[in-house]
Amino acid sequence: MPAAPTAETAGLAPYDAVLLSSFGGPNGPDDVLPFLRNVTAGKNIPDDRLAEVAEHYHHFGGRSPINEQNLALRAALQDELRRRGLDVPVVWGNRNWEPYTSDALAEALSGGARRVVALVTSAYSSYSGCRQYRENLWTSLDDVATRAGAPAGEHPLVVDKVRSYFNHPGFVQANVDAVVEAYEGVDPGTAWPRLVFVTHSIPDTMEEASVVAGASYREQHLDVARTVAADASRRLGRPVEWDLAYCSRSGPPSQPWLEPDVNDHLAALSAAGTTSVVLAPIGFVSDHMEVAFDLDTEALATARELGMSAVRADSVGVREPFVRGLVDLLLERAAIARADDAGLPRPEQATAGDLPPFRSVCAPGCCRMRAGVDSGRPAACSTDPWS
Ligand SMILES: CC1=C(CCC(=O)O)c2cc3nc(cc4[nH]c(cc5[nH]c(cc1n2)c(C)c5CCC(=O)O)c(CCC(=O)O)c4C)C(CCC(=O)O)=C3C
Ligand SMILES: [Fe+2]
Repeated sequence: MPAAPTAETAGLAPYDAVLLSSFGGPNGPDDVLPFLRNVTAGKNIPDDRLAEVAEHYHHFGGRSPINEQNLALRAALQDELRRRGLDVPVVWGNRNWEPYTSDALAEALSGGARRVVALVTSAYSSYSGCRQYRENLWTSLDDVATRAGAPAGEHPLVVDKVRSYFNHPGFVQANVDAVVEAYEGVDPGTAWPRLVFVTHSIPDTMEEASVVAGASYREQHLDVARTVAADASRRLGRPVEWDLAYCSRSGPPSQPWLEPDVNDHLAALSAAGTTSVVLAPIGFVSDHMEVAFDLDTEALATARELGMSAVRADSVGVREPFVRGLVDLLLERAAIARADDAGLPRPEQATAGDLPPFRSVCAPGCCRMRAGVDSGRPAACSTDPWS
């Protein structure tokens, strides 16, 4: 009898392609409005907020850095896979702009793939970071079926997704490295900085619906923040005091979103005597527009007006521990798929912090936009009845 495949010999089987699944962003001024319409379709975003966000993009020539960053991440993933002898294609597709998810899946299909493992460029679990991507995967699979001349529901590919990886050691390690480097880059003579972690705000209703494994979107961030601050303090040999703040709120003013806003928080810290901060964007995996505008343009200007010293830590980008961690997660997902297919126990899953590993196959109703309200939109990568 041949020996059962081990994690090393089985590689990424049963997967024959990797999908890097991201948000998307405009490549030039003409893309800005149609991109924003895609993002906000069916959402309650006021026109003046949209005009303001369009200005953020035009301030950078109508081009978001996110697409180049995803191309760099795809290349880094492909290199790390090859380095480990894993010869599978990595295709890249977005929810809101070209190349779309359906283009990437069609590319994988025409390359011979039948079972794809998806990696989402969002580390945390919430409607925005999980289910909305899975809904997009479902409609993209419908689209690929239709293009192949089949009924929409007859998907020619199966897509599985890597778990939310905010508490994977690779993501956490890359954030610790970035924070330590930021502290080391602070001008000598400046007061010891307070560490302000920053993430994307979401509506309170989305936060309430985001609870997975006992932890909401906010609590997932607090878990990462605690671990990163503790490890960074150890490396720096000096305690670091920290907070969690939010950026990029939209929606009507009457709708509550997670607070404090990073600008308000800097003002409150300044009033309480803080003169120096490091801003660590743990909510984002690359320095895309939310970082380039909301932090580097707006929050750093706020700090200047307050007379505070402020340094921004890098997001994880293509840092080595992060990329290595993503490939570990792909291998983990493949080992889970093999165990599930064979009816065998699943392998151990590495974590950092106090929370358990999040689910590799989402439970019905997880990460809705609002608790108890079913959108009626099917989502891939779950045990929901349609999949
Ligand atoms: C949690 C979260 C992440 C992190 C997880 C992840 O990375 O997915 C994220 C990422 C991003 N958000 C981005 C851009 C935008 N987000 C918007 C609107 C919204 N974001 C929300 C949440 C999040 N967003 C929410 C609840 C809304 C309200 C409308 C809705 O419920 O969807 C709008 C509309 C205008 C506005 O109101 O700001 C834009 C233009 C870009 C691209 C940046 C670039 O181009 O470089 C990226 C990576
Ligand atoms: Fe957003």
